Amino acid sequence: MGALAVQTYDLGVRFGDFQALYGINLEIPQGSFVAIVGPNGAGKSTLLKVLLGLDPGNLRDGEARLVGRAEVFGQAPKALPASWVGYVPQVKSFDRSFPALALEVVVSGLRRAWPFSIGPREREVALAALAQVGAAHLAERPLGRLSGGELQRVYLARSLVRQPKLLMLDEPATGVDVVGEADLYRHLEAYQRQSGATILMITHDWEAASHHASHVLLLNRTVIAFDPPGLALRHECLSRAFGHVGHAHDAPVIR
Ligand SMILES: Nc1ncnc2c1ncn2[C@@H]1O[C@H](COP(=O)(O)OP(=O)(O)OP(=O)(O)O)[C@@H](O)[C@H]1O
Repeated sequence: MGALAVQTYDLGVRFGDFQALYGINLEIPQGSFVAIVGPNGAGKSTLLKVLLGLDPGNLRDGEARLVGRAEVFGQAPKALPASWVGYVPQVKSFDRSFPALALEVVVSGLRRAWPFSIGPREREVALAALAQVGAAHLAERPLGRLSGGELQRVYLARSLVRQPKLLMLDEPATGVDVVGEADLYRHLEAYQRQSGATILMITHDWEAASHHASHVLLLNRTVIAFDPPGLALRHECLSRAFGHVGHAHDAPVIR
């Protein structure tokens, strides 16, 4: 196997008495596009938080205990240079009332502090990142005047501005229309072609995942499957992850 972007060794996360993740052993090759799929509460966001080097319990009360180990590019996530990893949080966690322009949000991805004044070089780099996701025209727009899909693009530009080697996205297509979702995949694939980056993306859209991802990580507190989409999304794997999967609203099942 080639070089790995992510490797985990019997990784587990416990919140108080609740075992959110257990026995996670993963080897994710560099350059792969991984769709992370699983039911609500399966531990998808928790896994991304661990890979980001965040305390998985930092968003809510409760004691979080991590067992096992995760490595990103052979290092502990917390030890990685910040520029190696990009992250796009769930759109519902964005605060649109914050009085900022799209350009400022993107520049904030270049710095650790809020950019009260933006230098010409930063402006150029941020505009290029916005252009990369088809959003250059939004640069001077206040966040409060962006649609969900536009806001998503601005945060995608923010995550790309430092050209990360690993890009993690938490349900980026939620609340985005079909055209917006197709655009999102187009931008991600273009970035991946240009940079060779590894992409991990949580999604509830199995069908899109099966078209775009190189691998699907089917998760339900532990790894149900980590395989190319055609294998991971087989009926038996989906049944193990989701229980009953024959409902009319479910995405088509790949057998
Ligand atoms: N800080 C915390 N304290 C206590 N329990 C938590 C905490 N964070 C997450 N959990 C629990 O851990 C489980 C996994 O949560 P997580 O957000 O990782 O799931 P998910 O697969 O991303 O779900 P969804 O698809 O609904 O976003 C859930 O049951 C959740 O309630």
